[in-house]
Amino acid sequence: MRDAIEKADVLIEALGWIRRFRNKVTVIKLGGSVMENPDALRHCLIDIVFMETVGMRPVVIHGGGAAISRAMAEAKIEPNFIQGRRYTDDATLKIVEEVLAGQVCSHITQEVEDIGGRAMSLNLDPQCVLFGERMTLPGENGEEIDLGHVGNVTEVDRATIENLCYAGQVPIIPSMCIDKKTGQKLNVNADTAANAVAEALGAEKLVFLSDVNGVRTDKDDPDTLVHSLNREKAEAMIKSGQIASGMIPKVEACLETLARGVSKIHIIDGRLRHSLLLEIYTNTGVGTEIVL
Ligand SMILES: Nc1ncnc2c1ncn2[C@@H]1O[C@H](COP(=O)(O)OP(=O)(O)O)[C@@H](O)[C@H]1O
Ligand SMILES: CC(=O)N[C@@H](CCC(=O)OP(=O)(O)O)C(=O)O
Repeated sequence: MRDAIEKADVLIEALGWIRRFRNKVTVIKLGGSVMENPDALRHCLIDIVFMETVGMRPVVIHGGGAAISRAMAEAKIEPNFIQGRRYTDDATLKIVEEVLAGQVCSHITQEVEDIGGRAMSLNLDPQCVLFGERMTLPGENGEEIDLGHVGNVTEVDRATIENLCYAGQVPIIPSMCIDKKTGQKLNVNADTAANAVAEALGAEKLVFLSDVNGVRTDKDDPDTLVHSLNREKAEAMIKSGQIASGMIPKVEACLETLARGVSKIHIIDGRLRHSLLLEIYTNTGVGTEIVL
């Protein structure tokens, strides 16, 4: 009896948070790294189904970088990353589409359904909600670095995503877009895609589920977690090399999105059980909060 009363107490404690986030959109980016761990992925999806059930509106954007690299190795193609982005030629794009819009998107959608939620995959065919254009990166001497079929999201089909949320479905979006002018499919860094969607939807929160507990001053030491990261500190850490690889586009995109109105952005460890619920339904929060 005592146990049951304690459980009811916990539910009541969450009531204030549930009310606060009711009907508010939270964009959740599922990183390829956390998806490498099936148990962690399942628990993240259970939390997402919980959120939807209590009236929040979760929208999922996923990557799958590790799975793409594995498929490339099988095809004997060497991955080439430039400033955290994958150089994408024709053969690589074919693999990216098969893995992201095909396997990963279907897998997540099916898992949500298996857990008892309702999900809709918004992969490129037949339903695409992300549109964009080819991008380049600035080189050290001001020259443009070509990335092949890599794009930036410039337009989001907000109505389709919101209609699904209102209908109680969780939209599952892979990090690819279509160039409306040319019809060309483009590979998009999943962190920048998540930021574009959060901004377009005016999301209350954007949460990155990764395989690290947040941004660290020593990337290999979890005890060096930075709880709150502002622009000045982030830029210094990128320059010094403390923030490296996939963390560079993640942090850069977060800073841009904050400047455009999404109020809360967090990078948390998707392998920590219920990290998503802890982030949303407790005062203390977990991981790194990015602030301006
Ligand atoms: N300063 C840092 N703090 C934490 N992780 C870092 C840092 N710099 C680089 N990383 C790397 O960034 C990775 C997370 O980014 P990424 O590979 O894009 O993962 P995800 O698939 O979750 O988006 C970590 O696994 C870590 O190796
Ligand atoms: C252009 C670019 O780099 N695209 C990424 C898309 C997937 C991704 O970002 O996945 P994670 O979130 O797991 O890193 C890639 O090809 O790996």
